[in-house]
Amino acid sequence: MILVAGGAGYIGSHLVKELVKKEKVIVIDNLSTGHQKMVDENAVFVKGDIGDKSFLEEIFASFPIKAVMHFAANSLVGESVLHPKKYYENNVGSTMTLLHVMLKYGVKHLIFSSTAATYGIPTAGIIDETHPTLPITPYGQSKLMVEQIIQDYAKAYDLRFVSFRYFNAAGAHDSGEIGELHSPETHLIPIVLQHLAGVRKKVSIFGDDYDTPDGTCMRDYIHVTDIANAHILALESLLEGNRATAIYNLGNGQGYSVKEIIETCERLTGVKANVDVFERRNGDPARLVASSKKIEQELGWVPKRNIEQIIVSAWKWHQHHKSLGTTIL
Ligand SMILES: NC(=O)c1ccc[n+]([C@@H]2O[C@H](COP(=O)([O-])OP(=O)(O)OC[C@H]3O[C@@H](n4cnc5c(N)ncnc54)[C@H](O)[C@@H]3O)[C@@H](O)[C@H]2O)c1
Ligand SMILES: O=c1ccn([C@@H]2O[C@H](COP(=O)(O)OP(=O)(O)O[C@H]3O[C@H](CO)[C@H](O)[C@H](O)[C@H]3O)[C@@H](O)[C@H]2O)c(=O)[nH]1
Repeated sequence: MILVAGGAGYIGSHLVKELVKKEKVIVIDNLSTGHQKMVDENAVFVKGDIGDKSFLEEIFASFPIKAVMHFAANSLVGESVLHPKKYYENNVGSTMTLLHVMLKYGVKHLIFSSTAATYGIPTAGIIDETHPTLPITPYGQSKLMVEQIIQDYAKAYDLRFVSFRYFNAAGAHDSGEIGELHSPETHLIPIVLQHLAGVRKKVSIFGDDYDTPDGTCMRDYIHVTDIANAHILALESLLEGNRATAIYNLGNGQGYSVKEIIETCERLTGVKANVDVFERRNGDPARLVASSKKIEQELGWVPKRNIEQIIVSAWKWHQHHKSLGTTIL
């Protein structure tokens, strides 16, 4: 059985929808930002917090867990600058408890959700895993600290892990049944689509004076199902005892500016956006674009969906969700 911590969240719920086709799955989630209705009905769901040692011990004693996928965290870059305590306590402190219980119960396989925010301000146009890690926010720092803890545990306690540095997760499941649902929503693509769907008055661009071709920040958007598939490949590799420990970027290798994203959303939906320019947001590097060559070479992962497919899938989810009404989840 695979334990998915944070499996009721955006990325975790998409992973679970794919993973249940291959493995028995138990999801634990405190529902602080996730939604139980996003969890596939073929997975076991238990509400609880990964910082709660006795809760975890009960779970590990009751289920035959052979690997952990760890998505549970707070992940808003701007919020982490204002409330670092929340980020270090949950992202680092609670992860320590999860690792403690994993080791106690002899569970030696871990897949961890890290982030491009570990790189800080990039010194290269395309970032590979050898790029220096100098995070500029408590969020990025908290994820880097966990990466380092995991690497030390791997050396000392034979923990086998993959840490994935996701770039910007986006899009929704092909079924249209689940998608991104954060409250408040802070991510660019869902904000633009909510506006175009008529549930938000306008879109604000956070700064148009960056050192990029059109002055707005560039990001590498990667479809959430492509991320899910990378997890499944990594899990298979870990369970087969192949590559024991690794850090991999997950991105498409192409950067899109905030303005380009807004224009692409307008083109694909046929709706014109009402846009204004606001001040820069705390902790935003100008450009974050991945090289994912390492995982391509080592595990054969290549992303299958481009920016248009990402936006179309997210739009389908927004239409579906709107038709269900906002109180359904
Ligand atoms: N969304 C992105 O673009 C992105 C990019 C890079 C990295 N990440 C990382 O990927 C992971 C998932 O991100 P997401 O966008 O799905 O976020 P999310 O907020 O939708 O999901 C996180 C889930 O973890 C749960 N959770 C949080 N703290 C918990 C705790 N102490 N105990 C139990 N459950 C807890 C939440 O309720 C939620 O369901 C996070 O670790 C995030 O840092 C996300
Ligand atoms: O209303 C908005 C929302 C966002 N943006 C801009 O759009 C870009 C993308 O912002 P998102 O909030 O969608 O994503 P982030 O790049 O801030 O962060 C995401 O990717 C990071 C890694 O790249 C982290 O891992 C983080 O967890 C994850 O949320 C940024 O330049 C942001 O300033 C706007 O201009 N207006």
